[in-house]
Amino acid sequence: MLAATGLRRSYPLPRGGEVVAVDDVSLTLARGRALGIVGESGSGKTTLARLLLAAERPDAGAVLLDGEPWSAPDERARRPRRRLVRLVPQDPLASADPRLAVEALLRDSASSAGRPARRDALVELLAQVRLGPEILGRRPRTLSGGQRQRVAIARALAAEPELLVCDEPVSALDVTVQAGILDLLRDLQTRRGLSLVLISHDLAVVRQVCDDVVVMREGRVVEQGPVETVWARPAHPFTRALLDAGR
Ligand SMILES: Nc1ncnc2c1ncn2[C@@H]1O[C@H](COP(=O)(O)OP(=O)(O)OP(=O)(O)O)[C@@H](O)[C@H]1O
Repeated sequence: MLAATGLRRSYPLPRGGEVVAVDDVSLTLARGRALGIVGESGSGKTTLARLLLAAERPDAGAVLLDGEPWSAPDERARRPRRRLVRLVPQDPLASADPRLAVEALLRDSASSAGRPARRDALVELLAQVRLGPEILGRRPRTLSGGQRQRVAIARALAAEPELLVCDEPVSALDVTVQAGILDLLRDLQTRRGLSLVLISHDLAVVRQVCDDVVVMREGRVVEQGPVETVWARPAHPFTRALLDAGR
């Protein structure tokens, strides 16, 4: 479904020079599979996600979505397929208008993708993320962290995307709430045939949801493969250190 080859993205530093956030990264994601991107803070995970979402343009390399150029310079060529891909950002709902209730947030997301936004469809959507209909009338700020993350996932799903990218979906949540969100993501992915990219600094989190993993360090991929193989037999010393830190 998604193929990236030789992606590079650098940013200028204020006093000259540049930081290479993503450096020669190649990866593939098959339809209906879940790919984890793991690495420490500053390793380039969010930048890579933005490149995969075509929210940012690479300096070099390309992303193909269903075999077609996705990170193309021509925005018009991309627009018809933009709704197929949705992001659940690191700080969900932070940019949402605080006056809006959950119902309006879900409705806006659905209608922006030309999807039906009847109340019963929204109630059904909330049920999919294991929330009751009473949440529709609530404002995000009055919800718990776990409820907000579920609403953020529902908001992305309202557009009926084929690919969901989740940036650190559980890092702000305590462990028991984390387990519920990860289980939900896995369930949505298998039941809806959703393709998923999950970004985390924690390989144990990725392992609960993903089939494959890409390990990043300083913008580069140091290791990639089936998550169980990487977990059981990490080939790179950095992956071993990452594993030890999480255990
Ligand atoms: N818009 C930007 N302008 C300048 N530098 C940036 C920008 N975005 C990212 N960077 C730099 O690129 C590098 C990679 O950042 P990125 O946010 O992709 O890492 P990350 O692995 O997602 O980190 P974290 O887990 O802390 O979110 C960092 O050195 C960061 O400072």
